[in-house]
Amino acid sequence: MRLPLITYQGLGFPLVERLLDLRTCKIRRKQLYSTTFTLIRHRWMRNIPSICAFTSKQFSTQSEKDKIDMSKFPVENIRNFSIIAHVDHGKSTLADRLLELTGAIAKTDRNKQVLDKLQVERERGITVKAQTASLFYTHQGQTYLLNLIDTPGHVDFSYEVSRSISACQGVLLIVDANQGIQAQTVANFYLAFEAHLSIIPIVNKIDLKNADPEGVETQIEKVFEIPKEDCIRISAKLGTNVERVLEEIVNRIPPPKAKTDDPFKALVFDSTFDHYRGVVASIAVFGGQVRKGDRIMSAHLGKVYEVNELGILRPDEHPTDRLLAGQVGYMIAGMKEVKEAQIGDTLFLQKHPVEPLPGFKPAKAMVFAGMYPTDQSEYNSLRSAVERLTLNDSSVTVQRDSSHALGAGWRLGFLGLLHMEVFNQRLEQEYNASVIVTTPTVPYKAILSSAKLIKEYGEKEITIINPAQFPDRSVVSEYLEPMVLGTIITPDEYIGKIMTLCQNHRAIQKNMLYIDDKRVMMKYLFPLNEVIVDFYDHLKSLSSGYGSFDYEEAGYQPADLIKMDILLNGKPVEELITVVHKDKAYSAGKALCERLKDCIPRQLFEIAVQAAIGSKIIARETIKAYRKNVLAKCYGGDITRKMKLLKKQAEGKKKMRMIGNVEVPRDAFINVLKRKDK
Ligand SMILES: Nc1nc2c(ncn2[C@@H]2O[C@H](COP(=O)(O)OP(=O)(O)OP(=O)(O)O)[C@@H](O)[C@H]2O)c(=O)[nH]1
Repeated sequence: MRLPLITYQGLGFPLVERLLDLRTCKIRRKQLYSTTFTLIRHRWMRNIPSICAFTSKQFSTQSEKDKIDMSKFPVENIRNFSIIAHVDHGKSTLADRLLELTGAIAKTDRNKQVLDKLQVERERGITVKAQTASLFYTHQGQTYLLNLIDTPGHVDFSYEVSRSISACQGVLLIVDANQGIQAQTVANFYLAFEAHLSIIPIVNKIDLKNADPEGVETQIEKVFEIPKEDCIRISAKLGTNVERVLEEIVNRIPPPKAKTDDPFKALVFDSTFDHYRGVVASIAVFGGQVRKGDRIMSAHLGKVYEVNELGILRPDEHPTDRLLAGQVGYMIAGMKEVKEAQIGDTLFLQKHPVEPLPGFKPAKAMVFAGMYPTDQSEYNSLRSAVERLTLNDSSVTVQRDSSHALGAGWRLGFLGLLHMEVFNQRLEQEYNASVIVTTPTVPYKAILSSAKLIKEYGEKEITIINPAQFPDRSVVSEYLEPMVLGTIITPDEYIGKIMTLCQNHRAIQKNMLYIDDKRVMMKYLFPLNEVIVDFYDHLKSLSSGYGSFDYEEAGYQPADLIKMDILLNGKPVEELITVVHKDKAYSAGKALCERLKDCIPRQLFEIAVQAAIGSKIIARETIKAYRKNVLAKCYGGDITRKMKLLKKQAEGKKKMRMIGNVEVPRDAFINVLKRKDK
């Protein structure tokens, strides 16, 4: 208790009194600490009045918490909806306005994308995690409970959208009045449409000078067959017409079909790991009710837990005594292990078993990469960080892996490159982990022709997620590569350039449709490998930023693939093996050799960096010989100083990885693998 007491000093009497109040309220120590840290942060900003406002809000919320009676909200007065749209069309901004209008947060200029809570979301300005908030809205004398889920817009996080949709009966489909329908608008529309949800089209950003709400409504009618009159024009930024959105949510979205008389049944649609409280599960109650103290069971593991805490998010956690049919909230039930809280699991009362809900279709990883701790002694801590983060992001697949150069690690599967980058950034920021990520690859398939290998694998068709295990042509009758159906939406003046770009990426055109008099939607079949790295960047720059792109899985097709080795003075480097299409082998080999040349320091002898296909060398770079004389700056003959420098040099060598007789600094080696640059 020492730390909070020290921080009381200088904060003024009213605050001390409040903190003491807080203690008599039997608030948990952890909350007291976190409150105090927040106070310190506020004090840092030298804003004492705001501290008092903050604390009074905290404590009034505390007393208010016990007041919410969830039974006040019968199923007919509940609306569960998601906000979906293309990237940057204003989902999080509209969520802010809805939170303000319903009093969940105060109206201030500082409320910007409050549901984007993660550091990575704030830094990148994008939503990567769906977030829930419960709003109370009074309409024609009735109080409604509106459960809002703000979702990400980027294609790599579409799994979050599809999961959120499972807890909803309706969606707000937002379209930017300036940009019109974009590729992810189409993809997200179909997710909601196929789930038979009520769709409320919203034309946002009508305050912009170039806004064309009329034109955008025509597009909505043409592409989605939704009558123009159903669209609501708003400016989420200025709050124009947002009140009407609330009314239409109540009028157009049906209440959930759940019944309070049924036995309790809830779907776990998201989970996070809290260091102090264990697993915090987001649940949608599909029937019955659950109270604090109830003994519940998980359908997945069959384990029994006691419910310690229940509540709703407003958007911060707000404990309640129970959750009833149709409601969405969080639950803490003493689950300490990450594997205990499977997303898609069904929870029910121990005494009243029920038929489990269908759960979720597992996400299909599109991109795989090896991940290793920078220092092997951190393996265990990294393992627990990866486990906890994958609990919160169930679309990541994990398999153990090991490599000569990088030690023990994992092979992780992601939905795309941005997803992979965000996952790494979250590992670093939220778990303080330092990792090495290897060259990403897509999952190839091979049809084996060798009876011996078929016996070994137990099947004829195998999937390869590690290029080092790519089987040789001599034992394979056919290689297959994953394909995707890409949707491109662009102003028609860029069609020619985009067609050439697609051809260069081995794409085949499937169809083309004008969505209004100047914008066109094109569908192309692409090899996945051709779109994951830099296709979108090229498309953006060719179309002056106006083109948008989205893709969905489209099975596998035969392809002429080959394994490319990288050699250092004739010795192969296992971690740099890549699988490439035969037509692209030369350019890929050349690029990799050039990058490696820049990453390896010159040594006492010449080093040949080569790309090889089988025994054939297809590209080569040479690193010239050089000797770093560490004693060069050491004038005079002080032997102890010389010894010190030589010792330091020897220590530096420990950080080297020997490939044949070539020393490759671990960092340099990693930099090549990271493939950050093109
Ligand atoms: N002028 C104007 N700008 C808006 C409006 N609504 C949102 N914006 C701006 O558009 C940008 C993107 O808004 P967000 O709310 O983050 O968009 P989003 O759809 O949540 O973005 P992602 O989560 O990354 O997909 C921000 O700079 C907002 O300030 C609006 O009505 N008018």
